[in-house]
Amino acid sequence: MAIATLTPALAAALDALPASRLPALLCTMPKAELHLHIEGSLEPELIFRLAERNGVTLPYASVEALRAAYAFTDLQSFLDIYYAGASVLLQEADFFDMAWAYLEKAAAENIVHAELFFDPQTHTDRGVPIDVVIRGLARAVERARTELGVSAALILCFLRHLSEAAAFGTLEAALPWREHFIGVGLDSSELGHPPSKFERVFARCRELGLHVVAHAGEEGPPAYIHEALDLLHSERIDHGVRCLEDPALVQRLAASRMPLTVCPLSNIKLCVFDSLAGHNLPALLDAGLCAMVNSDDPAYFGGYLNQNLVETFAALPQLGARQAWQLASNSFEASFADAAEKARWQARLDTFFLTAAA
Ligand code: HPA
Ligand SMILES: [Zn+2]
Repeated sequence: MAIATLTPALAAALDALPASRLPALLCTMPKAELHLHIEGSLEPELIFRLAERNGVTLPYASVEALRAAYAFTDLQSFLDIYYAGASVLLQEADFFDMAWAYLEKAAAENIVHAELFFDPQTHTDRGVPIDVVIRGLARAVERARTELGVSAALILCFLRHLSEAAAFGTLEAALPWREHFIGVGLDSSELGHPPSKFERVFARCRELGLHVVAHAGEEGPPAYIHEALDLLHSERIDHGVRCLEDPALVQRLAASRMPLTVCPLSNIKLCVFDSLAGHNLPALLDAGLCAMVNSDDPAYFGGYLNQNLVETFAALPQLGARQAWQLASNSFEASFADAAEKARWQARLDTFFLTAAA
């Protein structure tokens, strides 16, 4: 069930807002971000600062040289550089600094709630203890609540190019810090690593009361989305943009209000779509899907959440104030926050648009 109601007064307010005001409204409206890999928020400047602090030698001479290497042809070409960038993360303070930088940015972008993916195996496989990772991230999440007024939570992701046994090992190692993460996800190389590979470990996670989400239908076929739903019982589909190739799947996703965490700039940088003008976000919304906009790996893909929104709306003139409101509403509905909190954010959003149009 959708949590938001487009009342006649709200519809009139949204329809009265001229397109010229959209960029500012997109940036200032309250919203949630649900698809953000914290390692993908590591900016080149911070990579170099942490490399120096930790005595790590990078295979790039400068920030500019590193940034120049950010020319991707597909998901794997990005992941190779993304894992290399994460190699500077060694101490608890590094994980804190990375997450804090993102959360400060989120506060400045009027993100009231953020659910952050992290990839423990990227770090434990380099010898970094999992408690160093989780403690650093959790400290930033806690401080964001008290100092920034941003509600944030962590979602532990399993790397799907590794084995299910490795995922079980990671889950076991993380359980002493269970209170610091609300769920698990599935990321990394999608093609050739279907959700079915992780059916048993996801079942265990659900038994433990963890939320479960999975990347599916970014590069992978609609069949991977079916698997994520049927075998993993995923509560959201991360990306999911290829669902439109399967009309029966679209009907199923719409009927169940299954959220799709769409990431437009990521899709362009990884060549999932040729251009933002050709992105299927308007079609997803027209189909009644619970889609919202997210930044995925903002340090690598050319922009944080507000830039994703502004650039996407600029490229797709069929997106207007009604869609802005719908995307933010969907972001709250799809979050793992409690119902009372969602209702408060939704009321704030409705008031924001009513006031803007008054
Ligand atoms: O967009 C992504 N897809 C899959 N894995 C990832 N890990 C970081 N970003 C991504
Ligand atoms: Zn992602």
